Amino acid sequence: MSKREIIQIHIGQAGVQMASACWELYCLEHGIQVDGQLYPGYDTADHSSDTFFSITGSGQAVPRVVMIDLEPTVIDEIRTNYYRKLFHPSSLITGKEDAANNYARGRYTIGKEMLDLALDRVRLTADDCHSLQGFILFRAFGGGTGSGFTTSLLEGLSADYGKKSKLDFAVYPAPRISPVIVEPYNAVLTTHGSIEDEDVCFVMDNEAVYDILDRKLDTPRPTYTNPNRLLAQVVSAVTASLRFEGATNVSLEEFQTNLVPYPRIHFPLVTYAPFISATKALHEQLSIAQLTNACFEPASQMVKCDTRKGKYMSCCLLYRGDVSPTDVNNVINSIKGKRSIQFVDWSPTGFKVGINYMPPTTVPGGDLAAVTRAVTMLSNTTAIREPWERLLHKYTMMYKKRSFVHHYVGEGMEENEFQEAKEDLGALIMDYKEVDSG
Ligand SMILES: Nc1nc2c(ncn2[C@@H]2O[C@H](COP(=O)(O)OP(=O)(O)OP(=O)(O)O)[C@@H](O)[C@H]2O)c(=O)[nH]1
Repeated sequence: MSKREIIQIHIGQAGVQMASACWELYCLEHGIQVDGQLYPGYDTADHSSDTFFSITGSGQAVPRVVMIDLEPTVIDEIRTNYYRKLFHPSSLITGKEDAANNYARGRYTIGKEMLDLALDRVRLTADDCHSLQGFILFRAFGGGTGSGFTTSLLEGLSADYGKKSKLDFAVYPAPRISPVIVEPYNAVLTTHGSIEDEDVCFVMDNEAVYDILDRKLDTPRPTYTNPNRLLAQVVSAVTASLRFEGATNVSLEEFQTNLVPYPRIHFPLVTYAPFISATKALHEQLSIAQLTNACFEPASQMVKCDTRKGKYMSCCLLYRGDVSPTDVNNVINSIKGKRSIQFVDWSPTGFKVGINYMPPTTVPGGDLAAVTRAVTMLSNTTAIREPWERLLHKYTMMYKKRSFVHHYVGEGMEENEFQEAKEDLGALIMDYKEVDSG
């Protein structure tokens, strides 16, 4: 049976660089070579690749993807690198000038000129699908393109595709290391502008991921390729059930239903296990209990926050590989007894489990060792309030002094959007507080 399709949209430098990591992995998972041809011996009869690729009459696999950047250099690399034959040239859209780290430029001026082109390309890609399930977007909150252009694009997708799912994988401003001074502005403005238009937003802060790379994966000096490859494993896990067979394969909609109790509370914390390097893999045992317990440790989180200070509303555990449902049930029962893991009163047993037989695929030269099983946990916890508070604090400090505001107003943004965004984020934090105390 053919699978329901997903279109991936990569926006701005971070979004496009994440594309390289994601499509490298999907190609390996589906037996597709760098030029889009199938490896000898692979066939498409199981339709597992249909979700992400369309297969042409001549057997060429073409990613269902649109990449957009307001300036050309990052996408030019894709046009000339190893994977240059894989992507449909028209799916790679570039402008001439970047958004200069400015949300307003990505949304109202430079970005606006490219919006129709991007939506037209998405339409063409969607027309090639039998039963489009939805969209996955990749971007950084801190960039002008990632914040501003994505906000407009999400609005356009809602207008054109109504209720089709829109999932967002976003690089979140890291607490200490930030290459963009106005990141808090861009992040808060885009959150305000897109909160109604996206269904789930998975945030990842580079600092948390760099710590994982340093402490667990023996990679103290990473480039962006390293965090991007880890993120690709998470995206692969989230979408594995749409592509491969499993014991309790759970659809994307089902996960969304279980993860998001209120529409605005849609920022799950992502944890993954095992983060294990090839040199250590031989010496460690990876029982289901160890893997699952690791998901509740701060060192496995992709955003820095203290989950012991919050309450869980739901936990989706997505296992891959050699995993028995009985073992999973046993470990969940033991977790429910732990006092350090608190659930809200109205969702005392909020675990949703998916098991997919396909083990994770290892990328040659990547940081993660080959393993027979792994788990990704998506948890909706009120502890995520902490990074929002941190961000809003920085935003408020800058906005009090009206620093940098003229750059935004100069690109056609009304100044009251700053105030509205601040209030909206304050309301989101209050929503989490209410869940916590309720
Ligand atoms: N994980 C990860 N983060 C990245 C990558 N590239 C940039 N970032 C982060 O993204 C934020 C900046 O956003 P960019 O994607 O570079 O900017 P943009 O969306 O292209 O916007 P403009 O440059 O303003 O047009 C910073 O927090 C960077 O640390 C990447 O490849 N991977």
